[in-house]
Amino acid sequence: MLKLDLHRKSFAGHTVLEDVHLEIKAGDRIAVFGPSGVGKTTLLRIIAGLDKRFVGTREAPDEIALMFQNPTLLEWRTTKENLQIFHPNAEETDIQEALSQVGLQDKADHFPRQLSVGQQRRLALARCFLTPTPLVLLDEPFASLDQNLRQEMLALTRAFLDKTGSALVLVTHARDEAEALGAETYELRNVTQTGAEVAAL
Ligand SMILES: Nc1ncnc2c1ncn2[C@@H]1O[C@H](COP(=O)(O)OP(=O)(O)OP(=O)(O)O)[C@@H](O)[C@H]1O
Repeated sequence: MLKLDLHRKSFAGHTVLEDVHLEIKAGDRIAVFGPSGVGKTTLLRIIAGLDKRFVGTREAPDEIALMFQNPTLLEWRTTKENLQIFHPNAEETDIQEALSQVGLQDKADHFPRQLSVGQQRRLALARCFLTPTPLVLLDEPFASLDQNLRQEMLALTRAFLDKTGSALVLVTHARDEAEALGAETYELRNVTQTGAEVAAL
């Protein structure tokens, strides 16, 4: 489903990633760890197809859902519109179900600024999963959340993944998140002064 053979990724002549090989089958879940600056977000952007400037090959599904640490909601759109814009073909019942699943059924007409931080995060999660995609990429979506909200978001993410059967690539610094989502762990580590590789732990 996803096959990445990345020989080299450089920024302005500086190599960030080298010899990263990933193969992910339908429904697989992996969590990518590694020190700050090692290239985790860069790798995720390449997997997503957002960055095509690398040496190597990539086979990936056309439909990929992405979620970053920042919820990136449209401030001038309501909760419901934030879902509709990204999922124009979604049925009304699917939208209502997604809102209910994240506890926002009464907030459909609120704007993001009228939502709590937790509600904004839950809306971003609902948006990520509303139309099932074969692959979901999450870049530290639970970082900087308090413990209760983090646990709540993890449980919701797991429920969405179980429901949609999407494969997952999660970038994180927290081992318990991989465990909570049933994800196999991979370490992205520096192998030379300039490169990094992915190795199964
Ligand atoms: N657009 C860019 N232009 C130049 N250098 C970049 C660019 N994006 C990332 N880098 C560099 O590539 C390296 C890897 O960055 P990346 O954000 O992928 O690391 P990361 O492992 O996700 O870090 P963190 O855990 O801190 O989020 C860093 O040295 C960064 O400065």
